[in-house]
Amino acid sequence: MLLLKEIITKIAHESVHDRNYNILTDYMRQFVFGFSVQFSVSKTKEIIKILLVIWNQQNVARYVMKEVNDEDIGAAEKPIDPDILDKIPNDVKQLDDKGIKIFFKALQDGEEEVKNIRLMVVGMFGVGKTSLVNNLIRDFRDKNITPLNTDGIDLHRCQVMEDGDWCLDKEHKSQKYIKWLQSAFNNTDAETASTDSTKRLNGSHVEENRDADPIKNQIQTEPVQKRVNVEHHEKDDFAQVCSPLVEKMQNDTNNNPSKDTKVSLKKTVKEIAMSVWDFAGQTLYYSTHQFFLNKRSIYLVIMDMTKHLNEHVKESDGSGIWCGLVNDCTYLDVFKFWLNAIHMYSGYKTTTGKIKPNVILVGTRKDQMAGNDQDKEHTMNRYLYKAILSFERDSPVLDHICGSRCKNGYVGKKITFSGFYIFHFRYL
Ligand SMILES: Nc1nc2c(ncn2[C@@H]2O[C@H](COP(=O)(O)OP(=O)(O)OP(=O)(O)O)[C@@H](O)[C@H]2O)c(=O)[nH]1
Repeated sequence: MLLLKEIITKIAHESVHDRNYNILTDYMRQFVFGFSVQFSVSKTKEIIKILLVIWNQQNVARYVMKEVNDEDIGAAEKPIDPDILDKIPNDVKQLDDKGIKIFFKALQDGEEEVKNIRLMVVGMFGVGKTSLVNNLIRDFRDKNITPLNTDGIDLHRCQVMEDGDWCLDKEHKSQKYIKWLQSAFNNTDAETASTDSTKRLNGSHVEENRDADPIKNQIQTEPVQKRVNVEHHEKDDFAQVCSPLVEKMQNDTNNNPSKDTKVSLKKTVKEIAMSVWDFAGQTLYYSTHQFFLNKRSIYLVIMDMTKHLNEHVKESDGSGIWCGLVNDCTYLDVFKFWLNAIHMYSGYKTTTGKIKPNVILVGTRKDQMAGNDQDKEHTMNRYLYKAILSFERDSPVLDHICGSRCKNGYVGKKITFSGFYIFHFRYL
């Protein structure tokens, strides 16, 4: 009986905290296997079915904790309508009930489709991550930038243009916020205020003033609220345009506090934003990088094709401290470290469906390899197959790797630098 109590306690805690009532399936299986010698298969199935039905009721976990364990694990207030829970994203389900209600209330004010693709570029130091990023983004390409060692993470927010190319998103971001504010005020003054600035933000002027230095061009995402509170600042286009609008909003609110200031967010069909995250390769950073990994991202795992998989990474190469990695590790270890980290932090435990392939393998320094193009391709395929096959054949980690299921040439098309090779995994 003690075993049963322990199991129930565990299920109740985890299902309440994770809002993942499917977690129960695993524990129930363990529980039933423990007793299955005494039940027939059909009886076992019946028990599982009954338990699943019971446990899918959200408040059962709380109730059981109270009744069986005399432990209050949260107010059993009015449960959230299951229809609401169905409509909200899994990430939001992880919030507490109050958070979910706030999210749902915010939804009544309007919604906008998330068209933001997060591209995480990871791999050992010096493999060519920054060089690849500089070739993916139009503003940096053909500028002959000598990449510096990345410290921490470089973040570039880009817009996917109609021709499929990526360019920095500074001006698009401002325009989007301006549109939101205009729509909120529904005010012709606002239009006038923004016209000049929109001109300034568009076209050649911006092009000329863009700084070729990727470090200076880093765009940090900031909450709108923070930006609109900024005092008038001469050099900041966004602040110049928005300050009058914000002042007006403050006046309106003061004079007419009950005024409905709902913002109508119209869907923007074409705007696809791409956040490119260039991670530092030094192992010193590895223990913090993992906090930025999530299941919504696409990962480029970069490998230097001139380094043998079993070659030891030398500390003298600039690896820093071996955080998160064993001393004496090989390039294969680093590859496996990243794939395992992506797998662990991609929320594979909370997803009910199949793992979506979100990893694209990229080999660099093709230009430094021996042989003609055909030889190189052959060597590179063998190299990456060997790396992949170092995992068990049925390992779920392999499900993350984009293969024939990914759109062909999705990223490859945009790469003009001859040193890169995008691997399409046809084995799956
Ligand atoms: N020949 C050749 N050189 C490359 C290639 N990719 C990168 N390099 C060079 O390798 C050096 C390191 O490249 P980076 O792009 O800074 O490497 P990284 O992975 O961003 O390095 P960290 O920021 O330290 O993690 C630079 O001098 C690049 O010019 C390639 O495909 N071929």
